Amino acid sequence: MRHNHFVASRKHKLQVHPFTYKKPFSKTTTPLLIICSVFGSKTLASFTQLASGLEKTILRMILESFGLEKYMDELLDSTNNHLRAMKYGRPNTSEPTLGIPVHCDYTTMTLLCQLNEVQGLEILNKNGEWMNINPSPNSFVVMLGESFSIWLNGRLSSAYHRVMMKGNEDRYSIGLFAWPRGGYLVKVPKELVDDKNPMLFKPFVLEEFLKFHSPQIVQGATKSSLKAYCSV
Ligand SMILES: O=C(O)CCC(=O)C(=O)O
Ligand SMILES: [Fe+2]
Repeated sequence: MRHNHFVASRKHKLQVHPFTYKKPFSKTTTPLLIICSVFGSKTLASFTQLASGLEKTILRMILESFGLEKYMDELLDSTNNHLRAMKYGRPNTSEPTLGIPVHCDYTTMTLLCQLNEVQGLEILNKNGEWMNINPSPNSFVVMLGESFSIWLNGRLSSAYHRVMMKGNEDRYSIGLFAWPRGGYLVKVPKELVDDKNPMLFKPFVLEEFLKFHSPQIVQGATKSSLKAYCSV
């Protein structure tokens, strides 16, 4: 499946990058123009602004809950936001069909918004059951990414998720993916390490890891390769 990829700079200027997952998960491709003409580039720009504001608020809340607010500026400065609009082609069958295979995002944080009311996002809960996520219109699904989970020394986890499609309607979603900036060393802060909480992960540069791993999707993966890569 080909996804069109809008990259939003911190000043919310939109550039467009084609983005192709390695395996063809769906027969259809997404003409970027469909998404632009349905939602409008102004809408995308204001979406980015809103979503990155929300991302900051959530980041601050998480840092405050661990007494780590002094790291807020460093984390913001070391983050790049990518906006990506996605179309999942209708499978035209009532059999659940894979839209995106199970994975965790390697991001710091991901904000997802389903653009039409076609459901499909599923999250694996702690009991190993898949839960349908049916967000109400105009709401975001917020997912902690692996990079942040590692930075937090595993205090919070990132969720495995996938997209399953059925029926005869296409699904559109849009995501704001906050990535550690190229070259930034993701390092567990000293405040999260003590006798009871040993350091679980070595510092890592995501860019280095991504030279050898697919940027996002690992089909069938249920073990994080990023965590394995940097675990102590
Ligand atoms: O489209 C969605 O709801 C999920 C997309 C997703 O998980 C991803 O692109 O990493
Ligand atoms: Fe994802």
